[in-house]
Amino acid sequence: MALVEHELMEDTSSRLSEAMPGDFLELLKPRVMSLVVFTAFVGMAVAPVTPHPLLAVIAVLAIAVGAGASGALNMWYDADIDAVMSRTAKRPVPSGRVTPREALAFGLVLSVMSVLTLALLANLLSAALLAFTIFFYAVIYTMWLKRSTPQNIVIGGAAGALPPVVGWAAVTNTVTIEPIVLFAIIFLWTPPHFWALALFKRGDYERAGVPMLPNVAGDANTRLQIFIYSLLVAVSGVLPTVLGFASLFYGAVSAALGICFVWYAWKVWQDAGRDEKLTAEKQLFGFSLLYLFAVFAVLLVDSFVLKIWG
Ligand code: HEM
Ligand SMILES: CC(C)=CCC/C(C)=C/CC/C(C)=C/COP(=O)(O)OP(=O)(O)O
Repeated sequence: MALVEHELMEDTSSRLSEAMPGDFLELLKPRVMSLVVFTAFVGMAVAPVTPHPLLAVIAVLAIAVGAGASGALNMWYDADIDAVMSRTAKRPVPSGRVTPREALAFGLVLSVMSVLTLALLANLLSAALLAFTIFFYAVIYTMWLKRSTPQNIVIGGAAGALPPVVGWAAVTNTVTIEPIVLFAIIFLWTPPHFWALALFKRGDYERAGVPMLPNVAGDANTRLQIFIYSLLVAVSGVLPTVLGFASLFYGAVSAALGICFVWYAWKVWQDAGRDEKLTAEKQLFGFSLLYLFAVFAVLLVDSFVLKIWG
C-alpha cells in the first residue's frame, strides 16, 4: 500500500515528456539568438586575422549552441513568470510540452558542449568568455537581477553585448579596443530595445511581478531614459570610424541610422500617453532590431572591403 502511495506521489517532472524536436528548438530562442549569433560572427569577421574556415564555422556554431543553451536555462528558471505573461505562456515549459528537468538538462549539456568545443578547438580565452556570458545571462540576469531591480536590463545587457567579444577572441586569442567598442554599442542599445517593448507589454510584467522600469519608475521616466540611451547609441555607433577601424562610409551610414534611432526615441518621449495603440513604442522596438542588424552588417562589408583594398 505504501509503495502504491509513493508511486502515486512520485514527482511527475522526472518522467520524460512527449516533447517534439521543435519544442527543444524553441527552448533555444532561435529568433532572438539569430541576431546575437550574427553579432558574434561580425566580431570574428572584423578581426585582423584570417582564421582557418573550419575554425570559423566551428566557433560560430559553438557560440550559437551556447547562446541557445542560455535561452533554455532562462526558460527553465522563468517557467513560473512565463506562464502568466501572454507573450510567453505558450512556451514549451509553461505549456507542459517539455518538463522542467528536460529543459534544465538540455541547457546544461549544451552549455558544457559549447564551452568545451571552444576550449578544445579555438582557445581558452574565448571558452572562458562564452562560459561567463552563459553564466551572466542564465544566473546573474535571469535568477537574480530580472526579479529584483528595474536596472535588470541595463546590467543584464552585458551578457547580450559579449558575443562579438567572444567571436573576436575565438580567432585572435585577445580582447582589444575593437571588440570592446562593439560590446559598448550593444550594451547601450539594449535598454531602448527592451524598454520600448516593456512599455507596450507593461501589463504582462505587472501580472508576473517583474520590476521592469515602466512598472517601477513610471512611464515618463522610462521614455526619458530611452531617449538618453538612444543618444548614447548614436554616438557609440560611429566610434569604429572615430577610432580608425572602420571607414568614413561606415561612419556616415551608422550616423544616419543613429539619427533615425534618436528620432524614433524622440517620438516615444514626445508621444507619451497620446496614442493608445502605442505605435511609436512598437516602431522603436522594430527599428532597434533593424538598427543593430544594419550597423553590424555595414561593419562586416566595410571590414571585408578594407581587408581587400586597405
Ligand atoms: C538583456 C538583454 C535583452 C533583453 C532583456 C531582451 C528582451 C527581448 C524580448 C523580451 C523580446 C521579445 C521576445 C519575444 O517576442 O518572445 C526581444 C526580442 C528580440 N530581441 Fe531582445 N533582448 C535583449 C538583448 C538582445 C540582444 C543582445 C539581441 C541581439 C543582438 C536581441 C535581439 C532580439 C531580436 C532579434 C528580437 C525579435 C525576436 C522575434 O522577432 O521574435 N535582444 N528581446
Ligand atoms: C553567447 C550567449 C550566451 C549569448 C546570450 C545572449 C543574451 C544574453 C541574449 C539575451 C537576449 C534575450 C532573449 C533576452 C530576453 O530577456 P528575458 O529572458 O527577460 O525575456 P523573455 O521574457 O522573452 O524570456
